[in-house]
Amino acid sequence: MSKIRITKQFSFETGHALYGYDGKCKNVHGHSYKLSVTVIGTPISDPTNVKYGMVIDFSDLKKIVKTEIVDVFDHATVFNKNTPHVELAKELSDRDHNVLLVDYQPTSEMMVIDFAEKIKKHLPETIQLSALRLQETDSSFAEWFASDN
Ligand SMILES: Nc1nc2c(c(=O)[nH]1)N=C([C@H](O)[C@H](O)COP(=O)(O)OP(=O)(O)OP(=O)(O)O)CN2
Repeated sequence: MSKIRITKQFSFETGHALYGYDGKCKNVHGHSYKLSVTVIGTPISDPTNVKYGMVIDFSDLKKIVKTEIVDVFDHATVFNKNTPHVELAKELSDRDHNVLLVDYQPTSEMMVIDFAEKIKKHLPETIQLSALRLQETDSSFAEWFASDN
């Protein structure tokens, strides 16, 4: 049976700031992120299986990505916890804002690496993460490919 890639797309609204960056993105700002998740596997060939013909049920893939990424990042503001932004993060958290501290600079590149690790941990053994595309603006995106890593 052929190997097939399937993709599901997600969107979420997230704030961030790039501490130490030499441009306008050092300021706290937000993006309507778009995330495409591509997995690869063999469609189930057993006609008695309720998932017959599927690599993975799109809704099962959705549950993983929603739990691990969308529900965590949506309407949160992400700061690098290794920078003085940690003080701003504490102030906002104390005022009941949804703040997410990560141990990396929250660029598209670093977020997509983080997302790849999070998704890989939750996929069934028969399915592999093939690619991720994280779109930050209409003209800017970062991609992760299994074949590169
Ligand atoms: N390699 C990266 N460069 C930049 C990132 C990033 O994650 N990786 N992020 C930013 C900012 O977050 C910025 O909001 C997005 O940058 P940019 O595409 O330059 O946004 P603009 O809307 O200004 O771009 P247009 O060309 O006007 O569409 C900066 N760099």
